[in-house]
Amino acid sequence: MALPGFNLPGLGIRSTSTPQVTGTSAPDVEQPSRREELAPQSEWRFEAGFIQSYSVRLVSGHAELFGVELAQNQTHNLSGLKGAVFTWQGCELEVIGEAESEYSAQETEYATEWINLHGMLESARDGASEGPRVLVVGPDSTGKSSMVRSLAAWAVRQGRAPTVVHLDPREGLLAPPSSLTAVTIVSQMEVDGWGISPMTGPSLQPVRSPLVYHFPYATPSERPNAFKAIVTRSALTTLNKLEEDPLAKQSGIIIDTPGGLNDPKSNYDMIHHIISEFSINLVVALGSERLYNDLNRRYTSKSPEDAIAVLKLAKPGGAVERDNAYMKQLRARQVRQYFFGSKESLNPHSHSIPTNDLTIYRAKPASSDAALPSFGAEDEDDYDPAATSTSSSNTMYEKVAPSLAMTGALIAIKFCSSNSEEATIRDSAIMGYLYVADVDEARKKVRFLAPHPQRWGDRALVWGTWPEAAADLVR
Ligand SMILES: Nc1ncnc2c1ncn2[C@@H]1O[C@H](COP(=O)(O)OP(=O)(O)OP(=O)(O)O)[C@@H](O)[C@H]1O
Repeated sequence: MALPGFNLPGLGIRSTSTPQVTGTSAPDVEQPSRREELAPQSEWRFEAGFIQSYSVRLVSGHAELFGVELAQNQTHNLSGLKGAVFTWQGCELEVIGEAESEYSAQETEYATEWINLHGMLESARDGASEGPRVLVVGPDSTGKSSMVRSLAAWAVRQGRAPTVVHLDPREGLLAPPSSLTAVTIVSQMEVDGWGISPMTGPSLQPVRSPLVYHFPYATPSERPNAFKAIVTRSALTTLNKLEEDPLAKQSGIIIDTPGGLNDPKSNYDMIHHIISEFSINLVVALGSERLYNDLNRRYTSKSPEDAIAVLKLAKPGGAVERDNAYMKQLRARQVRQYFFGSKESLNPHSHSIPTNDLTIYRAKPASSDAALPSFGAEDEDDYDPAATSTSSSNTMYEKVAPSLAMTGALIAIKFCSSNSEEATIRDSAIMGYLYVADVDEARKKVRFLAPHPQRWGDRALVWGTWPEAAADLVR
């Protein structure tokens, strides 16, 4: 059966494998530039703002940004990014523009740990029909996403096709925030992102069609059971998909998680759920001794055939916190790039639709039913992914008439019909997103921006509480 794909016109993903020019650009205006010599196994750490132009060019030697190699003499725009250009053998960089912070660092033991882990995963892949299934957990800002990206990039460089599962709704992967994405990476990624983070130009086709689910809340703890149900569905579909693709199956899965799952009070309920649904066989705990010890105790005490390896790795010295203001800008940029592409190269299509022709479900804020035995707040024992609660008042969605309050919101188009049951709507993958450009209450019309000219037919539309409205997408 063909699996649903996701429309990503703004994200540098194309339906053909025609190679494009790599994601590079020259800085717009004359910027101060300087040369930096990096010693072997050191890195250039930077925190670049969204407004100022900031880019690097590899002049000589070899360097990579979280596993993705920099090509020599190409300028990579890094504005709005925080990260590190790392070199194993030493290199010379040209740095152009101003960053909020930048320095070269020698304390990079984390890179050796990560490459050793990569070597371990490669050994597990060699000759196996089914590759390793790795879950990366840890508190916020401990380098989880950077490590997942590095492991995936190194695997691709060795001809593998790893599947990355991204379970953090705060930040999109190949999709706007509120997306939970599973994607098999088949060719090298952008130096400066997966395809949605700040990119500076057209790109090689980096991935196959991602499978995207919609979790319109900032953290899984707002709707734990909905999150678990979506994880269950995503795991089923992802694992089925791997059965059709021997290379992807052999390459294995790497799962990135939000820091909020590191929650001893819940007895790590959601981590256990992911481990069980994806049949994880290696857990990497980053930056938390306690988490490592708790998981290690639980999983290594099992019988040898059921044992799950748990590894502890330190937080990289360069990993930094990203404050609310930064994350808000990042989300706005991800939403904008979905519709307009990097460098504003796309024109979204406008659809003006009578309100009577629309069926829109509002994903209710979790706080709105806090006093009730909520859809997302039961004990683990009560958890039933097939459960639906349309008959009670504590539903996750409610049908709403379009109103001015929707202006600027993202609307997910689900792969299910508009009159589906709540659990079906919740668990359906999504075709893509619409942006509410304008609601004309007097003329009873809503104007949407969509990446495609085609209408979406009779699909359930979901207006989430997350991310926040992007007010300035159209003027
Ligand atoms: N070695 C490094 N040098 C400089 N910056 C780094 C380094 N490692 C990670 N970072 C940056 O630190 C920030 C936090 O890292 P990352 O996103 O990988 O952590 P995380 O654990 O996934 O965080 P969260 O759980 O909040 O999503 C990111 O902006 C990342 O690019």
